[in-house]
Formats: sequence, C-alpha cells, structure tokens
Amino acid sequence: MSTLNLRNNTLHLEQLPLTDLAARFGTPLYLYSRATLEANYLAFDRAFADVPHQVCFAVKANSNIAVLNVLARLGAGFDIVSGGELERVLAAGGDPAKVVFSGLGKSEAEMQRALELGIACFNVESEAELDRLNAVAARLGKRAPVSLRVNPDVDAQTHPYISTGLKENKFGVDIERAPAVYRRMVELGHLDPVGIDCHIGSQLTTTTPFSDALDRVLAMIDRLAADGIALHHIDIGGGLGVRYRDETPPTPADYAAVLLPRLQARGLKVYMEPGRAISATAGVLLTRVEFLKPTEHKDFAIIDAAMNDLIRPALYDAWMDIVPVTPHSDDTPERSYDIVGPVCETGDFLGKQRPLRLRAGDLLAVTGAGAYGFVMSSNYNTRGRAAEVIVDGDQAWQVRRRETVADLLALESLLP
Ligand SMILES: Cc1ncc(COP(=O)(O)O)c(C=O)c1O
Ligand SMILES: N[C@@H](CCCC[NH3+])C(=O)O
Repeated sequence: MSTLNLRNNTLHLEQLPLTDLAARFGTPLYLYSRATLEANYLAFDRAFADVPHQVCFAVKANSNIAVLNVLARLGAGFDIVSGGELERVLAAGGDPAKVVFSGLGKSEAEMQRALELGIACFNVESEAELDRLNAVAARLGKRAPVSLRVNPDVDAQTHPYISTGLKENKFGVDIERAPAVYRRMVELGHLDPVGIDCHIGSQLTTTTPFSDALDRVLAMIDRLAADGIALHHIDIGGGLGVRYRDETPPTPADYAAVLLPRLQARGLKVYMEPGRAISATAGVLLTRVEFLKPTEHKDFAIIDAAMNDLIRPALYDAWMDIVPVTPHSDDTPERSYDIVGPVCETGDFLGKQRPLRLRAGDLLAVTGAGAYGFVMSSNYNTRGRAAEVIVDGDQAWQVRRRETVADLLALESLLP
C-alpha cells in the first residue's frame, strides 16, 4: 500500500527521495502525496457520477488545511464534527454550503456559527440536540437543514472502538424512532427535515454491512414519505477501509457498484463522508532509528517517533507497515525488532516483531499514516508535534512546522 516507490535503493514519495526529505525537514515527519490524495478523492467522485452526489471528506481523518485545500479545489465538501474543524474548512477555502456537521455534542456556539455560514446540513444525533438546534435557529431567525443520524443496528465487523452502528453504541437515534423524531422536527418550527444519515463504523473491509444498513435506511425513507415527510438526500456516511496488512477492502468503485443500483431510481442526492479511504494511503510517517537495543528477550529498535505522534498501534493494537527507506543487503543481519518510541509507556510501540535489517541512524517509513495519524497526535512527554509536508511531483512544501518546546511552554503560566 501507499504511494512509495523504490528507486536507486531508496524509497521515494512521488519523485523525491525520503532521505532528502528527512535531511531537509527533520524527523519525525508526516509526508503526504498530493497525487494520491487527489486520486483517492476522485475515485469516490467518479464512482458516484451516475447520481447527484457530494463527497464530503471527513475532516477528522486529516485536518491539515493544505490537505483540505487540495480536496476543496477538486470540489470536495467536508464532514465536520466541531467548530474547530469548521474554521479549518473555511481557512482551506472550503465551501460552507458543502459542509455536513456530524457529532453528538454540538454546542450552541458551534450551531450558531454553522447556521450563520449556511452549511448544507446538521446531522443530528439525539432529540435533545434537535431542541437545542431549534432554539438557536429561532433566536437567529433562521431555519436549520436537518438530517437525522439513524442507528440501523448493523454490525460493521470492525474493531469495537470504531464500530458505531450497533444499538449499544452512543451514536445516532434508534432507526425505529425515526418517524416520531421527524414529526417532532416538523413541529418544532425552525427545522427543515432534508435528509437522513447513517454511519456504521470505520475500517470496514466488506460491503455487506453497508448494503444492509442502506436497505434499512431506504425502507425508512419510504415509511417517512408515506407519513408526508419527503427527504431530498441520503447520507451514507464513511467507513470504507484500506489495506494496512492483508485486508482486501472494496474499492470506491466496488462500494458504489453495490450501493448504486439501490439508489439510482430514487432521485435522492447522495452524500458520503469518507475519511480514511481518501487520506490514509496518501501519508507516511518518516522516522529515524536512534538506537538498537538487544536484550536477552527481545531486540528493540528505538525510533524518534512515538505513540504521541501515531497512536493507532497503542490504541487499537493496529498493525501498520514499517519499511526501511534504504534497505540493507545481507551484511546487516535480519532480526525480529519491536519498533518502539522514547515515551515512558510499555504501550509505546509502532510495531512488534518486525523482521528487519537495521542499523542505528536508519530511516523508516510507516505507511498508511495519512488518516488518524497527525490528527491524533499529542504533546505527551512534552514532545512537540511533528512537521507536515505535502509532496507534489518533484516539489515539497512544509504545510505545518514542527512544534518547539518554546511553543508548548508559551501556552502556560505560573500562579501570580
Ligand atoms: C459520522 C462519521 N462520518 C465519517 C467518518 C469517517 O470515517 P472513515 O474515516 O472510516 O471513512 C466517521 C468516523 O468513523 C464518522 O464518525
Ligand atoms: N481513529 C480511528 C478511527 C475512528 C473513526 C472516527 N469515527 C482509527 O485510527 O482507526
């Protein structure tokens, strides 16, 4: 997976050797390929060309404003979950009229800002949220376009932390309650029921849960129509997985081929909210081996990236590929390495038992790091966050500088 290619015994991202990028920008470093981002976005856009649609990139997957700008230039909309993400979309030149606002704890201030900007839709996740949105809209003398996020009780067959469409999950409203909730929406007076929304989980590797969920949502659209509530759009959420190791996820074209026959005759506009499937394979985390540490039990490679830079392995036990930037020939012995960071936690690893030929000073590339990578990073152990760079052909642009310790200290103050 990923857009890396090996030339002259050195991994390149597009046309640039990772060794040069490390020398120029330092490590740890997030690198994104513009061409891959664009190709992944366009794969969704083209797959749904036969129906009116809007691809809304899930900003939570990668919220760098230059990344969002690359997608906005292609006509992307955005799925946001906070006022902060909304400001990022604006800073990136995104069109608020193509924004859908998901998330189950929207504040009044977030609702107000989104209403003033005229976003496409609020994906509402509870009845209490409906009341709050109605009150904010009434105060502003506006009407809020609403889509109810229904929970279809479908098992996404993914990691339990990232499954969202089961009855026991906190997301959405039980689909059986939808008719009553839409009636209430109409009665409240300042809400326009425009759509229905469903997102069942992330990193799905088969199409069956998507089609099961879609069937349930379409049946509900028919029930609502019989009740006099005619919806204009369906939001099918995100969740399409990528290959990290040996998964064989459907492509956007496979996904569309399963869903489109059910959608085509309906005249509904189709919104979708892919995050991972657009940005994961476009990104790499570049890191350097600080030390090799053989012990009686294990061989450790201690690298300059850590769980604060990329938390997926520690949080979900996620497997991410780790590849040498300049592979060694046989004179360096292959050993089974645990690839660990400098953070004081046993859970601080990026990979375990990886057969690699390593020397101190080597560069390693962690692939698939363009989604839920930098965005989930933290300052744990007072580590400044990595820089982010976009590679475009033979050009590289630093789009976020590395945080210094001075940056971090500047946010705090002593008691008087
Ligand atoms: C409401 C919603 N939409 C879209 C996404 C994006 O998901 P993914 O990155 O799996 O496509 C998520 C995250 O799972 C989400 O919660
Ligand atoms: N952060 C998760 C996915 C969560 C999706 C957000 N709803 C991951 O890295 O896989």
